[in-house]
Amino acid sequence: MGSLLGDFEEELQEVRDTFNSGKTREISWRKSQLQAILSLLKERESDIFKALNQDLGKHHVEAFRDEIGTVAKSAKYALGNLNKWTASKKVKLPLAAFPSTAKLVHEPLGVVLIISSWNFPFGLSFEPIIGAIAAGNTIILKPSELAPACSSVLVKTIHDYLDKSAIKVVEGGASVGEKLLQHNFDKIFFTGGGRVAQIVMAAAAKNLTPVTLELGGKCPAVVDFISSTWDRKIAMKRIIWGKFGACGGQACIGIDYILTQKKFAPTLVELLKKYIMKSFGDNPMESNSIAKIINNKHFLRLKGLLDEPLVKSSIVFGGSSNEEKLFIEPTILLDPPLDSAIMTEEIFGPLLPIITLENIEDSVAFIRARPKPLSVYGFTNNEKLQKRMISETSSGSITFNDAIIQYAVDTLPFGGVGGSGFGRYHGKYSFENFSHQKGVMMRGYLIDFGFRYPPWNNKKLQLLKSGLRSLQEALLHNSKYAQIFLG
Ligand SMILES: NC(=O)C1=CN([C@@H]2O[C@H](COP(=O)(O)OP(=O)(O)OC[C@H]3O[C@@H](n4cnc5c(N)ncnc54)[C@H](O)[C@@H]3O)[C@@H](O)[C@H]2O)C=CC1
Ligand SMILES: CCCCCC(=O)O
Repeated sequence: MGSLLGDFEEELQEVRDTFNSGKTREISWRKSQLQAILSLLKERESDIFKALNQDLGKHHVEAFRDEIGTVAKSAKYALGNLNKWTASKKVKLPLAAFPSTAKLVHEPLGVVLIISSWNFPFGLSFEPIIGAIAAGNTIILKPSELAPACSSVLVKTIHDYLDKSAIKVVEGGASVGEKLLQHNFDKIFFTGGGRVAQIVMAAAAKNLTPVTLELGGKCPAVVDFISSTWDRKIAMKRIIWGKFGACGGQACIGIDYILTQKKFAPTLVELLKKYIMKSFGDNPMESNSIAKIINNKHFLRLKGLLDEPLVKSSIVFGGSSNEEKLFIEPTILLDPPLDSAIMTEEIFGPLLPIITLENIEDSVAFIRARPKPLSVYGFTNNEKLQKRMISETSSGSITFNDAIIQYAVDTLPFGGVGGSGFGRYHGKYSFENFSHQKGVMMRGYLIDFGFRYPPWNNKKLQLLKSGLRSLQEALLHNSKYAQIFLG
């Protein structure tokens, strides 16, 4: 069997050489690349719109909202904060280190592999690229083969606008991904599903390569009608957006299912129907406002979820589909069996199960009993319930009275926990994700403590025990030194 290492050897060597040249450590280089991303997004907007429509049927307004606009926001945020992020930071020191100074510096990790997904092909490629560039790394990007038009535009535009000696795009699917994983990277940033994440981690283990896994899961939305001091109209629009509005429900932080009080379920169904019709009209397939299913395999997978007998009978709205157009209309289900695939597997499509509970507080136990989701949502103003959801459930993030919007907040970390992944990015978290935080300590020779060295005796033990205390007293009487240690 031929060596896999022959594949991409040249590309890897070039980006490794570029990193070793030190060019990407220059702040001016990093800023130039972030500016280039902004130019790319602006000047190739129509190409991006066309590719997202071709692969996913995304309307260009949705494409701008979720991908171009969001990425531009992130690139501008990184540009605006890069000097602050990269500046070294003095740190306070314990008495035992007297006299010293110390600081924290961020250094780039080196050559980074980014493997991204198909549902937000530009957003999920450029968000980590922005972090990797901001931190001074060189990059190999492998976008998903399931969005081929987007993958092609990524190759062309990144090689046209960014420094090709430092950032390269390699197209392909599993076989290309596995060949890339044979190489030694300084960081692997993976967005995708758990099965492939295990392959990535196994490959990374061979070189002890640090990995970030951005995975998925079943994100619940607790809809509490009892405390309905919230605006029902706004809440319904946000729930519908959270389920159907981002890539047609094919979003890792999209609402997967709803938990609500049993007695309010009929009200909730009617409200959801009303606002689905307001959002997508009488014939959503013709609305040009909801993305199509990515391919026939996922279309049949979603149809399979609906075709389970007791699931089919739980459909209370929607359920129709068009295989030729890869379209499934927004569908609501009421209490499908909890052991059915639609309630045990990540749906990743426009199907919305509503699970009813006698008491909304039971939603906490329901969520806790399942794998940790990427996001939890709570449409409630019941503070006690909010506190319990925050403290008694675990998820990548938790958002009250909205959905998905947390993705656009640069000051909050984005990432999973448990089965939904580990590592976090966005904003400064992206910079830190692709940096090594190095401690730098400068010692002096003014004072040395003999009791730190052998030969050992009990006197040294006493000094170790009391010496630092007496030093502290001495220092506290001398404000110049105390200032160093006590800040
Ligand atoms: N946390 C997040 O930000 C996101 C998570 N996801 C999750 O990703 C999943 C769906 O995305 P998919 O792209 O279908 O996932 P996937 O895991 O099938 O593919 C992800 C990437 O891995 C590559 N790949 C596939 N097999 C590989 C192998 N053997 N070796 C190396 N690379 C390989 C693919 O080409 C693609 O680029 C869902 O579970 C979803 O929740 C999707 C988008 C965002
Ligand atoms: C617009 C938000 C996209 C987040 C990535 C995802 O949910 O797959």
